[in-house]
Amino acid sequence: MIDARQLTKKYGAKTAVDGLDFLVKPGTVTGFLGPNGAGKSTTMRMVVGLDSPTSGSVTVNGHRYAHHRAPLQEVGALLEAKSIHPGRSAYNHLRALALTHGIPHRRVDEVIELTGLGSVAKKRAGAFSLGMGQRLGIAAALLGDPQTVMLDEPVNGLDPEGVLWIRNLLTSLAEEGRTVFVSSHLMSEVALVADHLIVVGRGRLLADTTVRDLVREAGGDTVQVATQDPSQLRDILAGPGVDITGHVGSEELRVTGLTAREIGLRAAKHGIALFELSTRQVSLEEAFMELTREAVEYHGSTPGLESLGRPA
Ligand SMILES: Nc1ncnc2c1ncn2[C@@H]1O[C@H](COP(=O)(O)OP(=O)(O)OP(=O)(O)O)[C@@H](O)[C@H]1O
Repeated sequence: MIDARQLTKKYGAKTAVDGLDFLVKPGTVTGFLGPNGAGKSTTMRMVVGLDSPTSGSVTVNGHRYAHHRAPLQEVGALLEAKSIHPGRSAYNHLRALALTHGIPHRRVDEVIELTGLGSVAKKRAGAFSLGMGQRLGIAAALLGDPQTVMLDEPVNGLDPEGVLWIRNLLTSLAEEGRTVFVSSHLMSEVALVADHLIVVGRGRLLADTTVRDLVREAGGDTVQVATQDPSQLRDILAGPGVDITGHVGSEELRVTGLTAREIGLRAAKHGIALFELSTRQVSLEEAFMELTREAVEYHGSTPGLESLGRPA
């Protein structure tokens, strides 16, 4: 369990993390999302004591990281900055870590096996590809068999096989009852593994929600329907929680608040012929961009996002 309370970090005049309150619970994967510069890495660094809060606090299983007697056994972290000696082999790197943290030697072989590093474990870490480096970082994070695992942008630069591997690993760690906290700036990636989401922008909490609720709040799925007399169809579909839009002179309507099945059945009951009946699922990436729009530090021009969830 990670518990942040009014967590704040200032670098001079810059407030990187601004009064964050959140709880990361065990047994599930929690995604930590936000655009570049939102404060995700700074928050994670504070969780493992690499940075200290200007005010507020963050604890792991009720204690600050520095107060744990065996921190590596409590929380394992993969952070962006790597501190691996390039001349050292993966095996020796892990062995040294294990030795200095009182972790049994056999655990080194276990994490090498778990992360698929067997064939390269004796090679210099400096010659590792990005993907192998990530695996080594994850092996180090898992070395202490920690109850809490925290990974900062773990899929950055990985090939599809590596991405799939990380997804399966995160899911199985959560299934074992561990607390899994994983950051990303890509909603689509996080939505595949996370049930819970903590979304930040400019250091502030924007949402503490589930993937399902985020979709619902973004307007839910839209059904596109076409018929000869759209105003007649409008009348029979109208009701509380139903939103219908369409252009004058067009046979198409877009409906939220009803499923395609419900629309089809109502139209049939009233003898209305439909030419089209299709569901457009709300894009999580769009929902995320809508949520963080105000918080993005540098805007490019992104036309077409104005109509999210509420098509004209
Ligand atoms: N050591 C530092 N000194 C000054 N400013 C910093 C420092 N570390 C981070 N910042 C600033 O704090 C803000 C948050 O940065 P942080 O790296 O935590 O964001 P992030 O969400 O992890 O972004 P990214 O996805 O780009 O890694 C940024 O504006 C960054 O420039």
